[in-house]
Amino acid sequence: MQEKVHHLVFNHPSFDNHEQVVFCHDPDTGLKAIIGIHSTVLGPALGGTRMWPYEDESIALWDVLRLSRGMSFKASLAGLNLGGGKAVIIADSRTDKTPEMMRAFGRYVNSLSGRYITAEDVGIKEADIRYVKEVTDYVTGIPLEMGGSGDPSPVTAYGVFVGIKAAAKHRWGSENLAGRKVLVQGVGNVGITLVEHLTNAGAEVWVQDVYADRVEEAVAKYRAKPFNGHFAEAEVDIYAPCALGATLNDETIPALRCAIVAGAANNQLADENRHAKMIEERGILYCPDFLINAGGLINVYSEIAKYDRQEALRRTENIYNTLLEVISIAEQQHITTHQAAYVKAQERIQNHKKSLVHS
Ligand SMILES: NC(=O)c1ccc[n+]([C@@H]2O[C@H](COP(=O)([O-])OP(=O)(O)OC[C@H]3O[C@@H](n4cnc5c(N)ncnc54)[C@H](O)[C@@H]3O)[C@@H](O)[C@H]2O)c1
Repeated sequence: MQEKVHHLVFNHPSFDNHEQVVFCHDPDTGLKAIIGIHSTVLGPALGGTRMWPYEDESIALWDVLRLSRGMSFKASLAGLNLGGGKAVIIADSRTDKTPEMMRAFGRYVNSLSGRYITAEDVGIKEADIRYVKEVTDYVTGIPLEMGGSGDPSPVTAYGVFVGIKAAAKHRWGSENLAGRKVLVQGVGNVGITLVEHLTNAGAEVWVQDVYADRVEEAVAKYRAKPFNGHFAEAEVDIYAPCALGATLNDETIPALRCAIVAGAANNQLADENRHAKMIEERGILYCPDFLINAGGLINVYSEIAKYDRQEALRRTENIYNTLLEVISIAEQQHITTHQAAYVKAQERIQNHKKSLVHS
């Protein structure tokens, strides 16, 4: 008899009522991808595609389910008429990626007829999105010269920066970051622009990345300092996770020496409720990732909603007020900032669902 396998898809701990999960395979190009559509209640499920050499496909599935669910809450909190979705491609972006693979992926996106709309994420750049655009219109973050809004990561970085200022205002009574010590973990598309904003604001910035060339660029361009120790032990005011998720976990939280965690990475909390509580108990202010990293989504949404860059930046600046509101709800209701953001996001989705039923 076949051994019973747990946690396939429907009973996966991160499944959380996903509407659709699509496994894509194209042997000719080596494409292996998973598209997660968590919710289309507020609109089409929009979320970027991540390319990463996952050790095995169960980790890729875990990642895509958590990411697409997070997109539902991100869109809802940002007030966008979008659902939540995300895709992962199991491959190494530095060695495996080809135009043919990106086109094959685009054909899968196209087959979903607009239920899922893709964009950039880790390992996927604007140049790759061009190939996807050749075969489907269900793609955003397309280059400016092709009529799109371009790479969303500078706007994501701006939103995180605005969020950091709001967190500083709450924590220290002033949003002035001059002299504040910040560790930016991951100096990729988002991280490098965040370093620029922080440096311009007078912060002392440390950087860390698995690729030496990324660190060298941050040092050369912005006089950032390389940080070589374990990130959790960095004696900084602010830890800004801008690499991959789950860096806040049982091992790292007790070691943290910062006062604020605020970064772009999705799913920073390995176990969202338990670890949000652990951080709060340590007296550290956690800025919910899906709230402060919404700038990129707001920017790519401009391609659908037809607003301009200035409007995207204005909407992104609203992250400041939303974060302060969420912190205030958390304090009043004695819940974590993560829970407060989650409840606020769910409220809008549930209200919209009810209005659909009654209309
Ligand atoms: N690009 C966007 O607009 C956007 C929007 C919202 C959220 N995010 C999230 O922000 C994060 C960064 O996105 P990006 O577009 O800058 O990706 P990226 O691939 O350009 O950069 C990620 C960087 O992190 C580095 N990295 C990976 N593991 C690391 C580790 N253990 N320690 C240190 N560095 C490590 C990588 O080498 C890379 O340089 C991701 O979690 C992404 O999901 C991005």
